Amino acid sequence: MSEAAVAGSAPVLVMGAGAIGCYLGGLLQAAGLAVVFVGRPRVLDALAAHGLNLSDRDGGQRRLRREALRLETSIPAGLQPALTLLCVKSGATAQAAQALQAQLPAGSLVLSMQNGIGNAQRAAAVAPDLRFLAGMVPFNVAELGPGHYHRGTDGDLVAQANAALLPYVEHFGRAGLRLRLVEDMLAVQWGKLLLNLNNPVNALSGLPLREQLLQRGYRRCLAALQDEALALLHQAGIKPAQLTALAPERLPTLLRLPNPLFRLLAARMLKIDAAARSSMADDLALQRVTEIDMLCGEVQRLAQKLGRQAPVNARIQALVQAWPQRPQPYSAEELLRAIG
Ligand SMILES: NC(=O)C1=CN([C@@H]2O[C@H](COP(=O)(O)OP(=O)(O)OC[C@H]3O[C@@H](n4cnc5c(N)ncnc54)[C@H](OP(=O)(O)O)[C@@H]3O)[C@@H](O)[C@H]2O)C=CC1
Ligand SMILES: CC(C)(CO)C(=O)C(=O)O
Repeated sequence: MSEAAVAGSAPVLVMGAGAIGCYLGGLLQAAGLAVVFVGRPRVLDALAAHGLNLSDRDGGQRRLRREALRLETSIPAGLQPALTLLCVKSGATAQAAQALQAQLPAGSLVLSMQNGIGNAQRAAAVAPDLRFLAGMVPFNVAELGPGHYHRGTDGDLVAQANAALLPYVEHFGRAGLRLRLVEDMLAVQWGKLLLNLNNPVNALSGLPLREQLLQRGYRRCLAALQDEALALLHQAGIKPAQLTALAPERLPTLLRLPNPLFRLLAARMLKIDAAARSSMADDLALQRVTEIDMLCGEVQRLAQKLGRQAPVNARIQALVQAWPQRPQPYSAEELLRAIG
């Protein structure tokens, strides 16, 4: 299909123009798709002033002029997107889904690109006329400056297998985004959630991701969180998907290794740009509600279902929620002690 033909077809709607929405939407537009960005003035004003500048750790660069961007603070009346990418943080899912339900034609396809297990279902509960599918973004995107979004790690996008998404495998591919469709999306989401258990550790450390992962004390915190979650997943009969070079069950052992060995064996995992921080670190920095309840809270809900508890996840959740009262980074030793 020619770029002109793609651009002339129904647009992709980015619902929640932030780090992920701007990065994915920007690359799709650069590949010839029409894209509408719905977001908040903080981001839209920066895009209107500077255009959209995308970069990645492989040296890729894309620039979209500000005049080429369709920026909206709410969903334009009558819009009929071919695909909507739901890119708000989890706390905003219900409100965003209600807005989509109010504006989009029944049956419209919405792909959640959010972390956590239940966003697509939560959205569907308040927007029953739309078709929600779960997706997963493996890589980090950081806002390096006004209108500048940078991918600082690697990985393939994954989405729930569905015939309606088949044309997008090609569109995303042309945009430089590999999209894999899988049957067992729950396994992928749990596999990602295990990795996202580093989000609170990273946010509370106050350090960039790579620097934090290079400290064994912080890695031991992550290993403890993962051990707890893995034991519960095992009991529940859920096999998390492998999203790194190592099977999920083996990650805690790797994380606990002394620094020199870890550096050697986790070389692939450490391919992280110096500026990359978890999305939860961004939330703490901007004093926003975090997604902690969709990560550690999900582990605790699984424990509850099994008649068990998840005290390590509960403790770190409490620390994140208490951050506004003590907005100071934790050293690795402090954090280890605090989560027990
Ligand atoms: N950043 C990353 O590296 C990664 C993020 N993810 C996941 O992707 C999802 C999005 O994260 P991220 O891009 O970092 O989040 P951001 O906070 O950067 O972007 C979301 C944007 O959507 C805006 N927004 C919220 N509600 C609405 C609404 N109703 N209408 C329009 N705009 C709205 C937010 O504004 P406001 O802040 O004012 O509410 C914010 O600007 C999360 O679930 C995250 O966990 C997954 C992998 C990596
Ligand atoms: C990519 C990763 C795992 C770490 O940046 C993430 O999902 C996040 O920051 O929320």
